[in-house]
Amino acid sequence: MEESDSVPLFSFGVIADIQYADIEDGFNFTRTRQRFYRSSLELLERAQKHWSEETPRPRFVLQLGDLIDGFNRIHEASEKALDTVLSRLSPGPADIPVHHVWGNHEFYNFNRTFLLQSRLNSTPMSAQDQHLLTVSPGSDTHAYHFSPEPGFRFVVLDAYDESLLGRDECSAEYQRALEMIRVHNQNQDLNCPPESGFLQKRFTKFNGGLGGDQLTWLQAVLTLADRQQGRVVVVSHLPVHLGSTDPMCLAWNYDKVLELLSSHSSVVCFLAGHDHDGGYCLDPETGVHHVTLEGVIETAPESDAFGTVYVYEDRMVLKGRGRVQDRTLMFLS
Ligand SMILES: Nc1ncnc2c1ncn2[C@@H]1O[C@H](COP(=O)(O)OP(=O)(O)O)[C@@H](O)[C@H]1O
Repeated sequence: MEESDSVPLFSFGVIADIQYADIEDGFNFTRTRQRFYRSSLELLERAQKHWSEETPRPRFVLQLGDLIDGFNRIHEASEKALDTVLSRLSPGPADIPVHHVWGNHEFYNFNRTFLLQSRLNSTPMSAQDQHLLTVSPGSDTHAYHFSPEPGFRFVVLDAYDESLLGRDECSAEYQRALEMIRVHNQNQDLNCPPESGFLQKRFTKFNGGLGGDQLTWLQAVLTLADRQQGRVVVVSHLPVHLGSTDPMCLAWNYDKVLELLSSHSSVVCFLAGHDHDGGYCLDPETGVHHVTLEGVIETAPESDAFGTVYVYEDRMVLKGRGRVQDRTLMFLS
């Protein structure tokens, strides 16, 4: 426990963009940041050790996406790398439960069918929380909600629901996503952002958005939480507020998501990964804290990149390690 004046209701761990691969260190696309593919595993081990030794232990960990790097696919090492990372993140049945968010690197390694059947599908199976649990029965969207404590709800979003990634090229979903990206990006290589327009940069193949069904479902979940006067933390691989990220990392339909969040008083925080530099802003209009967590993959081996969030009646306190900054996130309503 980090605060001497009061006891938190509960706590949870946060970590983003581990992107493990058993390969030599490299760089990001623009060669401005080093990527530490092997030692990301050691950083994860240190995070896990820290959480497992905390008293009381965090109730759960939010893994904010990109657990293993796309390079594993080229080396035909995707499943091995996934096993390696999961063995460090959840070594045994008595471990802290992990909620997995799906990022672009999940789709470089696996398709949706595989992911849904894998340990990266963290949709709760318990009888509790069944109402509106997922977008629709049989949906392949990895979005759900859970309540770790009365009055608090976490909503895990699937930011690649509408994307070129993870969808079969023949599918209607793929064609719809292609039409959408083509309006804004005429480059032959769709990973290359469009040159015109600051905000247009988000229309790349490595991003995506929330489909109509997921938005309708999110609206219903948040309406219920408003009625129950609960507090909601929304979790996604892609950030949705320009104040918390480079525009190149925003979700395609970030504006629709923000508009939806702004009409629900229950939302207190939006947690994301993807932008490895991290970021933070308090939306002045809604009082929602937007936190983008610094990525493990671009963190030097001697440093760290994870945190524990302590939740109180009136605030959440992020205690960051290494590159992750400490933040007090007051609930403004
Ligand atoms: N500016 C760019 N132009 C062309 N391709 C890019 C650009 N930025 C990234 N990519 C490609 O997009 C894919 C995802 O980029 P990557 O940096 O690995 O994503 P992340 O930031 O999620 O780790 C990679 O194949 C990368 O080479």
